Amino acid sequence: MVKVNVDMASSFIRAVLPRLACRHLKIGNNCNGRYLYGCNKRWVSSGSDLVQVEQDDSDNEIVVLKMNVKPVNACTAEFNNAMTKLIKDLDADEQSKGLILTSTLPNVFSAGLQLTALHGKSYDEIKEYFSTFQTMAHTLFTSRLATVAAINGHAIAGGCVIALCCEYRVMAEGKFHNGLNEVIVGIPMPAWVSAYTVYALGTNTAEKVILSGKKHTPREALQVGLVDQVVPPDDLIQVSKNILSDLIKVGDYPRRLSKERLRKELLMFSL
Ligand SMILES: CCCCCCCC/C=C\C/C=C/C(=O)SCCNC(=O)CCNC(=O)[C@H](O)C(C)(C)COP(=O)(O)OP(=O)(O)OC[C@H]1O[C@@H](n2cnc3c(N)ncnc32)[C@H](O)[C@@H]1OP(=O)(O)O
Repeated sequence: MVKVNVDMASSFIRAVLPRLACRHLKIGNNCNGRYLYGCNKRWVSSGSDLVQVEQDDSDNEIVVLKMNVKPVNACTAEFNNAMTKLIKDLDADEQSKGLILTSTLPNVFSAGLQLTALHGKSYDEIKEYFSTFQTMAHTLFTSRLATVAAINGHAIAGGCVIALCCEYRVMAEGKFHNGLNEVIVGIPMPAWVSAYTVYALGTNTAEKVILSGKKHTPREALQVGLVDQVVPPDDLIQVSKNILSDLIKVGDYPRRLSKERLRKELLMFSL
């Protein structure tokens, strides 16, 4: 088990993080919160269009979730909660077998945590906000569905984490970055994010990726294993669908149980 010095973490969240986050973005407290809503699947009732839902096939086996938090898919608490609810609903729907996660925005998959959410907030509010992100990531990581991230733009920090929660990651070619820049922003990497990264990349590469805070081009992301494939932007969704179709061909029960056994150990990590 990883030991965490809770006092140090608390004072970091309380005293340092809000200032670092806002310095990083060069912003004040400009958190503007409301977004539109709407979805087209009967069992989805998150009440939010922060994530758009599309059924991909007549059998309802494949669902495409499109993150839709303008302008950069920063993970607001509302978004995190909507994603958690959607994935849980999909997990409970026996018809659903696979999930493609992408973005409605042309150049951004996700910019990660909503840094503005940290500004001027109390310790308890910030802690609560972090936990909505962690719950969403855990829910995606352990979903019984086959999962593919179709990374159609920048995937930074928490955005990269969301992609790492998926089983397979395809990234579009382009002037985009993909990386875990938490140490640059000033956030000590939480153990659970490190554990997910080690799971996907192996220990040695994960350490280099995390401790450098480097933002990778799609080709570099492929080299270090942050993504499994790089394709022309126009092919991104079709390639993701083909991969997902192959993944869900495997018998549902053995696949689901094996995924659970592989991934559940990592849930012991928190901060
Ligand atoms: C002991 C401590 C324990 C802590 C435990 C924490 C648990 C945390 C778990 C996981 C770690 C995750 C951490 C994070 O995710 S930190 C977030 C880091 N993200 C970034 O550094 C990305 C910053 N953004 C960018 O690099 C770029 O915006 C871009 C490449 C994504 C897109 O570039 P571009 O298209 O040029 O857009 P702009 O830069 O012009 O941005 C538009 C607009 O959006 C605002 N914005 C950008 N990113 C964020 C963000 N992450 N949160 C909130 N707002 C963001 C930007 O400020 C602009 O706003 P405007 O000026 O008002 O238009």
